[in-house]
Amino acid sequence: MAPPLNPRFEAARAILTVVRLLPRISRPRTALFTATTVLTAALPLAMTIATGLLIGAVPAAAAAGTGSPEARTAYLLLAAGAAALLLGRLASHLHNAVAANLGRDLELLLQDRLLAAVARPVGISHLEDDEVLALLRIARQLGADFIRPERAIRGLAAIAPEFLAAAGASVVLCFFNLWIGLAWLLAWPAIFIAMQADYTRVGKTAYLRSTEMRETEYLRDLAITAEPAKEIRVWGLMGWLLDRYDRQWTDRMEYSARHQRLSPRTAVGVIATLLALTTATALALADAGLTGAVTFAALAVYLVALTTMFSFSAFDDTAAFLSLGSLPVPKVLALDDRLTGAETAPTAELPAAAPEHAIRFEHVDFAYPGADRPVIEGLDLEIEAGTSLAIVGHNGAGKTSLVKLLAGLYEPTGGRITADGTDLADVDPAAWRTRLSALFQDFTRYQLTVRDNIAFGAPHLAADTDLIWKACEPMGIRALIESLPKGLETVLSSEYGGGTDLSGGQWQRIALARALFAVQAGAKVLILDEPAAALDVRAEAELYEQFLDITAGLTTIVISHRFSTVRRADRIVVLDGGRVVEDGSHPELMALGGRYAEAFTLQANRLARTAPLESE
Ligand SMILES: Nc1ncnc2c1ncn2[C@@H]1O[C@H](COP(=O)(O)OP(=O)(O)OP(=O)(O)O)[C@@H](O)[C@H]1O
Repeated sequence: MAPPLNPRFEAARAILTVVRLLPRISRPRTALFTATTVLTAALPLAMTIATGLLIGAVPAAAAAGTGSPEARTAYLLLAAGAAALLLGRLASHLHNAVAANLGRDLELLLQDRLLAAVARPVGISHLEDDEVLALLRIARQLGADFIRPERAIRGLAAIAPEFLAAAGASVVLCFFNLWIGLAWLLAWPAIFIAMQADYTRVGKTAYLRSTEMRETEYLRDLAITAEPAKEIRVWGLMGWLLDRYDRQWTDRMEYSARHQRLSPRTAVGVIATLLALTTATALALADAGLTGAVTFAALAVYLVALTTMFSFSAFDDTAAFLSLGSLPVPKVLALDDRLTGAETAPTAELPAAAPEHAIRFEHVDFAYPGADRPVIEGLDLEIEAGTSLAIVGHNGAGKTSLVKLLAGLYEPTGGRITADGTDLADVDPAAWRTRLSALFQDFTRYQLTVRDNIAFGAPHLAADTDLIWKACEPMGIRALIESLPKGLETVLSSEYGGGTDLSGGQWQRIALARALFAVQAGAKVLILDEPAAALDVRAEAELYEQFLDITAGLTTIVISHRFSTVRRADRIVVLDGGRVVEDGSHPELMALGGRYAEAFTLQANRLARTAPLESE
């Protein structure tokens, strides 16, 4: 990992990144922003100078009388001051409006980049990577109040003109005394940089404990979301949960509070510098006025210039928002770059009909990101195209991991997986996935319409109602769907008006219909991970009869603990510790008398005892 940046540069880098993004949002609006920044700074200064000169011109104009050239000069100065005041106000309104507009679009741009970045990798391992999750959490806080990038733009909008005005006032003071003017000219940037560095340090404490905050937020979400609500109430967990959440939250907030104070060194340094400079300037001006070294008018201009200095808010909320709001911006861009860099361009193309011959796992190893032990080790497995394969094995044997590799959700850490001889690592994963239909054990229950829940298997065919019914019929859910208030358009969630929830078995049939819909759309490889776990024995048997017809000719991979399902497959492999330990048809494995035969006999005996009950 790159060494952490000096916070001084980190603040500057984040602010510069924001500034560099502005033209990408809109060049004309950035030009307008720049112009109004200069005008908002210059016009009050012009007014200050005109006022000073006017004060100086009034005694002469009064003495010379109206109509005199001196009076005309005074009127001109008055008009110029008034115009500068008016235009300054207008420029400032325009400036704030453009800033708000740019700020809103900056957040939109970052949200888009974030979503695109997270959606880009074809696998899902990045969603389990601590560093990505930390960045994601930070980036997701784009909507949180105090670190919103939109605030950075508002901060920039307020500070840039004030900074220019202070710089202009310093230049004015150079005419009085070069050294005093130069001292002010250097002091402001130094104060600004010191304060921004400190704000950045303060802001970072809010992010530092990102993983811990994720844990805290997880506890909160457990308490307030519907999915875990059943268990939390049944087990009486709410008190424990809220207590733990309270403790964690308080701990973390106390830590943040301790680290979210401005450094006394910076504060004392800034105040001492300003005090010394102001005192020196005021004393020098008083002396010059009293000794007549400067005219009355010039003295007025210099005094106004000195007060203008303090319109620069180097140390208020606006200044803090500039660095706090800028902080997440490079992080979102870094996430985008990181996830972009992870992808490699495909170098091989699969023939349209592939897999026609076989899918092969060739000495495949796999360990989950961050895990120290592989779940699959030296796996060799050939799956003949057009046949059905059942994978069995005890819990944690690596069955789901194997099909996740086949679906390209993770990449093998060793060896390769091929389809008709082509390494899947070289193939465009999207093109490979159009040939796959997969139903995972923890399939998703989309809180969307029945149509969406089924059509997600092939979204481009969502409007084809006949095809949707064709996928529903073998699953025995047509009557159920027709009985719902809005049929296929019923939302499957009781959290929405007119919506409804389903039983576990009904949800599983919907998910199976989704897998079938993908097959109807042209998928050639069907992966079913515990497809009938929520179905009763009779329903499962009926379903399989149907499925065998529908899936004839497809390459089907079924993971199941139910041997009534497994025995129907053309071939069965027993997985243990990520390796194939038995391989053959049902009769072959029974004849072998190994683990499969033992487990089958055990389940068959148990089933024989409970079957009358289950078939009631
Ligand atoms: N996302 C993950 N990150 C880290 N380890 C994981 C992850 N998913 C699974 N594992 C681990 O990988 C091993 C194999 O899990 P896998 O889900 O492949 O087993 P399985 O054979 O399908 O088990 P089951 O029959 O219980 O579904 C387990 O030890 C599990 O703890």
